Amino acid sequence: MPDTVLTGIGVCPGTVAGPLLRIAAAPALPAPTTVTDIEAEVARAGAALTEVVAELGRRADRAADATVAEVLRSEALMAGDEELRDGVRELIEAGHDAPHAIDGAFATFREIFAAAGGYLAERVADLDDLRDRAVALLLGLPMPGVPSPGHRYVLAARDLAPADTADLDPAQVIALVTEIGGPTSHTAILARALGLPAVVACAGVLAVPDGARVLVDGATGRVATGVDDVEVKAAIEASARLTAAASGLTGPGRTSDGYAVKLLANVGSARNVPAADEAHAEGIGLFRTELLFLDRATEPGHGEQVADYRDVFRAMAGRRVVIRTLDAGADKPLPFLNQEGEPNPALGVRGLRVARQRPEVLTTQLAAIAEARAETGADVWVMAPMVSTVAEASAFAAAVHEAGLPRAGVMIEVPAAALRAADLLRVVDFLSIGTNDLSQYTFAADRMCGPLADLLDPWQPALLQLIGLCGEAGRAAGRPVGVCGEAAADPLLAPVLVGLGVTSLSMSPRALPAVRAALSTRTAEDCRRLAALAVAAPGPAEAREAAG
Ligand SMILES: C=C(OP(=O)(O)O)C(=O)O
Ligand SMILES: [Mg+2]
Repeated sequence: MPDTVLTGIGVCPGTVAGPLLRIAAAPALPAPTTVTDIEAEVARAGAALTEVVAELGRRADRAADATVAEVLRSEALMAGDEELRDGVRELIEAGHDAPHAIDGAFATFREIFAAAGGYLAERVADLDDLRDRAVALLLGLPMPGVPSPGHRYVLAARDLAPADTADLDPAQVIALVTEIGGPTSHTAILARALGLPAVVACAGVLAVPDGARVLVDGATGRVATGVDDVEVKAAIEASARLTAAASGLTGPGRTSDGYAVKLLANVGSARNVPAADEAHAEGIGLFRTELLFLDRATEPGHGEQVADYRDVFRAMAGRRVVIRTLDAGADKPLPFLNQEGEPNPALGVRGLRVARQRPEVLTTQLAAIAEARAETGADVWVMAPMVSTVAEASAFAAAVHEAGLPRAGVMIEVPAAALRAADLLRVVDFLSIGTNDLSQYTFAADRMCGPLADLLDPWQPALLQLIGLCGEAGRAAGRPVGVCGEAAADPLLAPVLVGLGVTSLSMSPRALPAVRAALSTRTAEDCRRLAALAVAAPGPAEAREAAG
C-alpha cells in the first residue's frame, strides 16, 4: 500500500515512477558580509558569471529546438557582458560582497532595460534569471529553474511558465506534477506536446520530500508516494497494455458500433504535420495561424502568408484542414495591432473583433488562404475565433465567400454563441467549440488562473450543457460540430462529447491514439447515456464518476 495518495487532474495519460525533484526557488540574498580582499571577491564574482555563461552554452547545445537554443545563447551574451562585469567590480570596490555586487549590477541593467521599453523591456526576466543563477552559485544553493541532475525524474512545481520549461529535457523529465494549474494551463499544453504524463492541481505535491519516489498516473490524476517495486511494476504494465492497445488502432475514429467521429489534429505550422500523420489524424481540426504573426513588429505580407498556409495544405492534400483566422489579443497580444491599454484584454478587442478596427488584416489573410488553397488539393474550411453574435458570423461568412473560399464556420468560445448555436448554423457551415475559452467565459475564470482550475475543469456540467446545445443544433441542421479545445484530448470525456452531438474531435496529435481507443470501446447509445449522466451530475467530480 502506498504511504500517501495525492489526487489532482490528470491532463496527459501514462504511468511512470521516479524520484520527485522540484524547481528550486530564486535564492534570497543573505545579510551583507565585509569584504577584506577586493581582488579575491572580484575573482569570485567573475567566476560565477563565467560559470553561468558556460552552463547556458551547455543548455543551448542540448536544446532540441533551434529557437530555444538561440534564446539561451543570447542570455549567455548578456551574462558575459563587459559593462556588467565592470559594474560588479565597482560595487565590490565600494565595499559590497560578491552576491550583493552582482545583485546591484543587474539591478542597474534592469532599470535601463525596463526604461528602454519594447524588446529590451521583455528581456528583464532573462536578467533576473541570470542574476539568480550567479547568486545561487556564489551561495552554494541549487540552481533555480528546472533541475538537470543527469538522471530521470518527476518534475514538481507550483506551476510551470513557458520560460521554466523552454529547455526542459524529455530524456530526464519523465512526468510533470504541479500544485496549481488547470487543464488548459501551460503545463497541460506542454505535457501533451511532449507526450509526458502530467497531473495538475495536485494539492500537497510540494510537501513530498525531494528525491522521494512517486508513482504518477496521468490518466486518473493520482500521485502516490511510498509505493513498492511490485506496485510500480503492476501499474506501469497496466498502463503500457492500454497504450499498446491504443497504438494498435489506426483507422478513422468510430464507436464500437461504427458511428464515425472524425479525429483531427491541432497544429500551429507545417512542423507539426508529421506528428499528426504519425497519429493517423484524419485531417487538421485547428490550424492556429498566430505563430506566423507572433514576435514581429509588422504584419506578415500576402506572399509570406500564402507560403506558410500552403505548406500545411500541401502536406494534408485531400484531407480536411480547418484553418482559423488570426486570434490576436488577450493572451496572444500582437505589437502591430497596438492594443495596449485595454483595461480587461480578455474581454476586449480580440479574435474576430479585431476586424472591426482593422478589416484589412482579415481580408489579407483570407486572400492568402484562398491562394494557398488554389495551389494545393486540401479541403480547406475557414473559421473565426471569438464570435458572439449571428451578425458577426454572417459578416465573416460573407468575407470568406467573397475571398472565393467555400466553407465558413465559427468557433464557439462565448456562452452567447453556444446559446444561439442553431441561429449561427443558419449562416455558417460548421461550428467548432473552443472549450478553453468557453470555460473561461462561462465561469468568469481566467484560463491561466491556477487557483481557479477547478472551475475550468472540462467536466463541469454547465460547460457540457452548453456543448450539448451546440450538438443539438448541429444534429437538427445536419451540420458538423467539432470540439478543438483541450477537452477533446481527454479519453474519458470523448464518448461524452460524442453523446452530446459532437461529430469531430481535434487535439494535440499525441493525445489522439488514447481518444481513438476510448471511443472504440463504446457504442453510440453508450455515448448518449454517459452524456446524459454527466450533464445531470451536480459537479465535475460526480460527472467524471458517473461517466467514467
Ligand atoms: C481552441 C481554443 O482556442 P485557443 O486555445 O487557441 O484560444 C479554445 O479556446 O478552446
Ligand atoms: Mg480560444
